[in-house]
Amino acid sequence: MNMDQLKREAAARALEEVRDGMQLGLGTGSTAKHFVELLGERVRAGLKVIGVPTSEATRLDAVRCGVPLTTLDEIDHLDITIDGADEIDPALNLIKGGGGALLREKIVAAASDRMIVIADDSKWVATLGRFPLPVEVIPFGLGATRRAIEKAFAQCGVSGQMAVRNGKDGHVFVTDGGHWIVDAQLGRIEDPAHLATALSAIPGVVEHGLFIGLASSAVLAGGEGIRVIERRKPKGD
Ligand SMILES: O=C(CO)[C@H](O)[C@H](O)COP(=O)(O)O
Repeated sequence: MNMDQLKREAAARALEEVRDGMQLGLGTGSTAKHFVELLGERVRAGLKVIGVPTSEATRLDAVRCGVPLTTLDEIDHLDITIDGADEIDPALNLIKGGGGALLREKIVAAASDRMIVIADDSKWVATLGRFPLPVEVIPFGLGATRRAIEKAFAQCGVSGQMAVRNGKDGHVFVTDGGHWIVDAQLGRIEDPAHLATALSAIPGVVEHGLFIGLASSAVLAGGEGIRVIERRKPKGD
């Protein structure tokens, strides 16, 4: 099975958790796209659900697949968010934002009773940090924000090159919220919760790709089959 088939397998397993009447957060990326497509098949067969997309790309996919959509202004909570990740550690802390949708992804995950992460098992790591950490920033005052980020890294015992992300067209990548992303090559993040708190305190940082204590479970598809890992503590504890 190739990686794309594994992603679809993980998406199909997560779909088994969806029940009639649920309000769903719809993630972003190639794995989440499989979920939206499979969900669309079930909707066309009569399943009644409503979704909140985490990006314009996912909104378009959901419309194409016939999944009814709403917003977090119209409903007061979500039952489950199903989303991919760039890295997942054994505590189910995540790095997300490879697709640039981390801000909306985190808002939607935080508004959900449960977050199910779907991925091929190459995303499973002992320690976060090999994948460059995305930090979403306001373009104004970027120099000052970068210096503050470097200081936060030093306080948390990490360091590494930072680069403003470019899009496929070679121009600066602009998020759905109109911000930029700085990717930081940190290698190893020994204390992701500490780093998450330090980054969140910086003016000019809109959001970062560390998702701490948000994922309830992870569905990992690999050559040996599917593994479901539950987070030990319930969300909110
Ligand atoms: O965080 C994300 C987008 O912002 C994605 O979930 C993450 O990049 C994983 O993507 P893929 O499923 O394509 O590997």
